[in-house]
Amino acid sequence: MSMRSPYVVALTGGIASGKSAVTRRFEAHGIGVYDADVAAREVVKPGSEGLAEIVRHFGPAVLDASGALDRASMRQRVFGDDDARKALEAITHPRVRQWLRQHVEADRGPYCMLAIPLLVENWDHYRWVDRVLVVDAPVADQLERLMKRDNIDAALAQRMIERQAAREHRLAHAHDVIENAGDESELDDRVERLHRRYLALADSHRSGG
Ligand SMILES: Nc1ncnc2c1ncn2[C@@H]1O[C@H](COP(=O)(O)OP(=O)(O)OP(=O)(O)O)[C@@H](O)[C@H]1O
Repeated sequence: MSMRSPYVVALTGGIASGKSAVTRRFEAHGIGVYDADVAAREVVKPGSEGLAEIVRHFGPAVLDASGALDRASMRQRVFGDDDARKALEAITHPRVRQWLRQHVEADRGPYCMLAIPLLVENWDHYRWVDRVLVVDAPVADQLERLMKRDNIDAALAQRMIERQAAREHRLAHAHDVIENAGDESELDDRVERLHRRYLALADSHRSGG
């Protein structure tokens, strides 16, 4: 019996570009989607080695009454403190990557997908993926969705967008781009086309092509 390495598509996109709207549709096709945001919560959940490490470094003040990580006070603790932020990331990031790896290895689908919002910002760690899919939306659409969804003003939404890699930088990494301008229902066909392409690519990947 030969070992098979799963075919891995990494999905990324700017904030409020519609990543979740897209991954939901791949999941509806039966594809396993593993999300770095979910991983980031899992690796510091109560009882985890990650949380113990955080408490050793930052002290118990970052826990809430139930013993879970208090995200608000953790955010405050690292806000504007680069050393603290780096220390936190040194604890969480490797664990996030390991969590994603484990889920990829356990996946038994024709291919699987990693949803990684900051993929291009952390590209050195993800060069091993087989394919990069970028969800692309015009900045004006991102702004509008972000303001509406998070109930924030244009200036804050603009700053949140600017904190991330530029759209052009992200697109430079893309094998495939899914346009998410206009109506969300248009995504159905676009995802179905990509799904068929990935099934074919995964097939030739398996046969060593
Ligand atoms: N084509 C579209 N037309 C209208 N609204 C959309 C469209 N795509 C997504 N939205 C809406 O915009 C918001 C952001 O979409 P979504 O949550 O999928 O983005 P995301 O990239 O996953 O966001 P984040 O980066 O914050 O995780 C949601 O409220 C969603 O319903």
